[in-house]
Amino acid sequence: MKASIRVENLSKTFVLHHQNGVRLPVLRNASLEVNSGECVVLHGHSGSGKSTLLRSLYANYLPDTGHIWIRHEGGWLDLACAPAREVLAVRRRTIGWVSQFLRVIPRISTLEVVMQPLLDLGVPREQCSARAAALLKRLNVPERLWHLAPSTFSGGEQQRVNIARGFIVDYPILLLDEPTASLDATNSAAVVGLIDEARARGAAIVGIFHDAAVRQRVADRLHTMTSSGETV
Ligand SMILES: Nc1ncnc2c1ncn2[C@@H]1O[C@H](COP(=O)(O)OP(=O)(O)OP(=O)(O)O)[C@@H](O)[C@H]1O
Repeated sequence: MKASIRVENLSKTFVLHHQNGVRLPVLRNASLEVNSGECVVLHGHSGSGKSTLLRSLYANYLPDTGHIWIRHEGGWLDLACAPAREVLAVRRRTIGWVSQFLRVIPRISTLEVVMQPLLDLGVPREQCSARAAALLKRLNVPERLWHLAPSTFSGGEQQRVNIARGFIVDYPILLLDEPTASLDATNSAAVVGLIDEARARGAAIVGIFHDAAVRQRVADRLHTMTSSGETV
């Protein structure tokens, strides 16, 4: 299998400037390799740095040292030092981020919200719309809601709209931040099905799942993180 992500010796210390400059070393020499077609689940106690590592992989956090090599458009790019325009290109084409939280945009319909990332890649509108509809149906979002803005939806409905949006593009890399948190069994199973399909088409997946059953079900491998900030 081909490597898609290669994290090398990543370190990150948070400095709390408004709290006497307290330093919190969270990642120390973290390394991780993820292949195409593989789902790696970050594992470790609360505060061990799972979210920090995942966010670093999306270039939300800038590491202090180390490299985050990403296979992007046929080459390798180090997200730890990539310029902003490259980070945007990576987010548009290569890495998808799926979390439980929807950043609601007022007055934009659910269908539009879901299809936007695919429209941005230049895919014809009818195709985007059909794919958005199929995903919403699969995630049991009632059809009567599709033309409404999701700002008034329930927490669970917003969560499923966000998951549909995250899966609408066949990204080569997917970062999943608790996508099944607080979903019922049926919808959780629907998300697991989407993860299985993404893996089967060759996506490299890194996720955080607090639900042990879902974790066991989707993980090809657990990546254990220790309190010292190292990964094993
Ligand atoms: N933006 C930030 N500024 C300062 N400290 C932070 C920041 N983000 C995370 N931390 C600290 O880094 C440590 C690791 O947090 P992180 O959220 O990565 O852990 P986690 O393993 O994902 O935890 P959980 O399972 O509880 O979500 C925590 O002690 C947290 O307080």
